[in-house]
Amino acid sequence: MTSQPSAGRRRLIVGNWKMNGNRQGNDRLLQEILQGWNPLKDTDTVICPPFVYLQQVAQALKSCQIMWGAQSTNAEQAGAYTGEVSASMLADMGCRYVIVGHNERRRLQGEDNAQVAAQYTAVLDAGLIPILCVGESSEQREAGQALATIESQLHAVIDHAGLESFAHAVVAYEPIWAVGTGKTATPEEAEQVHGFIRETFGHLGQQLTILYGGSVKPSNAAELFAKADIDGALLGGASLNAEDFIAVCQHAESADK
Ligand SMILES: O=C(CO)COP(=O)(O)O
Repeated sequence: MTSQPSAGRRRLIVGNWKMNGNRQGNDRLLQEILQGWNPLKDTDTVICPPFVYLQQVAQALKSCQIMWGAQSTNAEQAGAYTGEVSASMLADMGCRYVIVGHNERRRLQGEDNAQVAAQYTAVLDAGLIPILCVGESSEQREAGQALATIESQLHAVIDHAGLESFAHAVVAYEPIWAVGTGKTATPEEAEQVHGFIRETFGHLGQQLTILYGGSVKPSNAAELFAKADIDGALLGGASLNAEDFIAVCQHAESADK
């Protein structure tokens, strides 16, 4: 049964391929997704491959409703930044979404709140939609610091870009302890944080799309998406398998809110 999305919000599923894939494998995965695809009415879908495969993915998805995005960007527009890609370059390629502040970049590339805020602004300035990732570590959760951590990650961006900028942005809650571990936050744990994030945005909160990420798969998607404040998912592993990706997208579409 399809119900109306909460507060008129569309649902959104974003597949983050991370540093996976090769030309032949991508072709196969994209073909399988397109062959098994059923058009969705209330759910938007995005695939974020590594930079080098953006063109390949863009070409494959040209005449279908799945959009594509990037996994990161540099905050600068152009210049002597070897190995980096700017948001204006992504816009030039026809990109729509850019993930910023993913916990793997915060932890492994040392990106701090200030850099994430600058990237977020660069994405908006390029006319693209940032997907801002926030989330706590297991140590922070155990110390009762989960919400405080998320609040400071959000405020770093709100203070830099302004609350109203979130009318054109997506927030993704990814508890670090649930990413790639097979351990999912319970729907209740996730919903509590999503509700907190929504409240942080005051009058904008009800319009904001908030995704959950961390070991989402077909077997747990329906119960997560049934929660009023969970508008969809940021998928890692499940986006690398056509059957799983399609199934999670279908769960979002038919979520009973
Ligand atoms: O990090 C994630 C998506 O950005 C989640 O990854 P997994 O779904 O593999 O846990």
